[in-house]
Amino acid sequence: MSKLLKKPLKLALVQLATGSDKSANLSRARSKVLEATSKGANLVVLPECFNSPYGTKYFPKYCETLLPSPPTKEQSPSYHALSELAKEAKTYLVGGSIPEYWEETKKYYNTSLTFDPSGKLLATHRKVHLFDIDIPGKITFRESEVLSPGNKVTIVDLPEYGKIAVAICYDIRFPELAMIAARKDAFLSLYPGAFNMTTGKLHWELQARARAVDNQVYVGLCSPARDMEAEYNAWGHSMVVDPNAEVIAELDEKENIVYADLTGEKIEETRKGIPIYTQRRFDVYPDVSEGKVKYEE
Ligand SMILES: NC(=O)CC(=O)C(=O)O
Repeated sequence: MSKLLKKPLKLALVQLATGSDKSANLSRARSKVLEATSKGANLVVLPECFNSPYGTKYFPKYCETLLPSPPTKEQSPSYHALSELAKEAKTYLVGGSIPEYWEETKKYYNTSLTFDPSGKLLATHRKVHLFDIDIPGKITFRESEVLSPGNKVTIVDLPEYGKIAVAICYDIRFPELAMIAARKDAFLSLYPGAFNMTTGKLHWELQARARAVDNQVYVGLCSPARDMEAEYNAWGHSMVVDPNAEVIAELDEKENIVYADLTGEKIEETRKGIPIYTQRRFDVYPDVSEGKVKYEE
């Protein structure tokens, strides 16, 4: 039995077509998650901002209150929809992300909630690295105009399987998060994310494969479906990459679900063949997962 992934796991990434109607987004997410579990998925992932359009002006309009936890149904219909869905579908569910407002600090966050098959909240990840970019003539985006960043690495223990890391979209560009999680024995790094028509083509697959090859772990990227009528055009191409950095499952830009069977043996085999895990030179450079890392399991 593999130490990292105790038994095979079927991962499903739901590339959801999202729109401006929150309750329609929630009910579409429900039917897609139930479809995924009817095909045997044990862990289902939704995209970044799955309950709202993606854009800074939408955060205040669509935000929900998550703290103190658990929120009431009025404070967070999405929290309750996800919790009930995880229980109904009997699955681990990474609820993409939703816009969050925290009354105490008067701040907005881009926040991901992970539930277990009994509907219990396992983890909350607030996007740590805000998407602030400016590529002249292509795309300018400043999440920091509205959002505040989270401040921790999120590692979630799925007791029958092992540990996974959850981060959001732009977080993937900072290899430290995935590296820290892998050193803490995560077998999979998951990123609900919405790259766009400029950066998607350039870096979506590259980032996924890079995080996988650096750490010899599985990586999953879950995008919304592309909507050319929306202000922000998501790249799509939700994908699963294996520990050897091969893309083992990928969608195009349309709404669909992509599945992959993950095994501990694949991780062991990859690490045996190219044993960077035992060849690291912490005498030359420090282990980034030690010291003052803020992480939560
Ligand atoms: N939307 C994001 O957070 C990130 C993105 O599109 C990119 O890194 O490119």
